[in-house]
Amino acid sequence: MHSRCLGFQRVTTSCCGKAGHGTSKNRIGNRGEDKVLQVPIGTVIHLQEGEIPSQVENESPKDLDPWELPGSLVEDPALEENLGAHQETMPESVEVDTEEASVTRHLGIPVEDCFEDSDEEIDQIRYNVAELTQQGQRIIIARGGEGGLGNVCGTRYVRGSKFAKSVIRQTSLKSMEGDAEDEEDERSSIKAGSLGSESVLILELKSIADVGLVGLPNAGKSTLLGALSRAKPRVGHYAFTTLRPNLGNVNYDDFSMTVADIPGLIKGAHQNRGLGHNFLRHIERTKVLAYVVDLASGLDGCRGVTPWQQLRDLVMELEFHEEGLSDRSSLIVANKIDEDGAEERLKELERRVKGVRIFPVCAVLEEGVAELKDGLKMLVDGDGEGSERLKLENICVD
Ligand SMILES: Nc1nc2c(ncn2[C@@H]2O[C@H](COP(=O)(O)OP(=O)(O)OP(=O)(O)O)[C@@H](O)[C@H]2O)c(=O)[nH]1
Repeated sequence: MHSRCLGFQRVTTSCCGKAGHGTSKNRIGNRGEDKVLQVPIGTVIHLQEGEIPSQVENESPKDLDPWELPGSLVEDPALEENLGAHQETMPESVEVDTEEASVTRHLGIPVEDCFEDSDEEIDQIRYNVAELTQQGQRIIIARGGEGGLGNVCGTRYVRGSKFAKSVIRQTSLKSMEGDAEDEEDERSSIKAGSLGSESVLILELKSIADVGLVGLPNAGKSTLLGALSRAKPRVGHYAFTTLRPNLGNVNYDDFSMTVADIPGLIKGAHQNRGLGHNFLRHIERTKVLAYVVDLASGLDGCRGVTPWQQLRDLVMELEFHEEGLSDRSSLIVANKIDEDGAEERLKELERRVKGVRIFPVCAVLEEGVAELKDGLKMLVDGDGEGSERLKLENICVD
């Protein structure tokens, strides 16, 4: 398996071990042993080479953290390099990617380094051939080799089952009905097991959560997730404490929802700055957005971005990544209301931003969290029609 980066992995797999050879006394060789690759929920499969995957029965779910890729996952070192680049300014014009461009861009940072293959091979990728959206869901991505046929009584198998027929067709026995007694012929009629098929896949991890907490680094998203749910994400006073999304369950008497704390967003994320695409793609599948802003940012003469500018940057990044990404039910969490000067900031935020509800919160002290939970429930439970969206034209930054 080749690991490229969190979110996208290119996988070459021959799904099963080689099948066993047929043996004397009419024994069919064993099927090759299954090779099982576990992936997190939300994995989308793009096919570069091989058969279209086929669905099989669901298995009983295993306790897998949906965010963890089992096995060794090598994070892309290019990401770490990018972490320092978050002060960059936005370009004046941005091209909207096609899906193909998006996937190859995700895969290659730059494309040539990640994909040693030619453009022609990239052209052959079939996108979104399968999706794993449920616990225990299984699909076959490559077929195992068929066991070799034993000698003597090939004909009995032909009469017996479909399986035997297909095996016989594939192995093209030359003299199935011939001299069963002839020992030499018996030996020559023993067939080798065949190799399993091979597929080259690109696995893309997209998350599925009811609510995505989006905000600049240090806005307090992880702290808020801990206050909303029993999740215990890492909290730090430095940016990018959260390197991959944390997920929490928010429970009500008659209802529950999943909330994802999505790693800190920065200007230029759509160009893969900071954690870039690695979190933007998680937002694609969240139903509701909760924009978390730091009310205290830039107060007391410290460097920082005003809450209204934070919101503008966030919406722009989402839209640059994918047009319409911000067009979903939203609310604003005005965090750190406990800080000096934050109340005045809140009033100004309410003057400058229209169209969505604003919930003042102190995540560390869990103040305002109950009201926020009610607000989130209304959006998640509703059908989304007519609910509030944060639009650029409704944010006044001047
Ligand atoms: N005063 C105050 N500080 C807070 C509040 N919420 C969070 N913080 C602090 O803000 C800092 C950042 O909090 P995090 O929860 O790690 O922020 P984050 O948005 O998850 O940060 P990233 O992981 O960089 O995305 C920590 O030092 C928190 O203790 C709050 O309501 N009031």
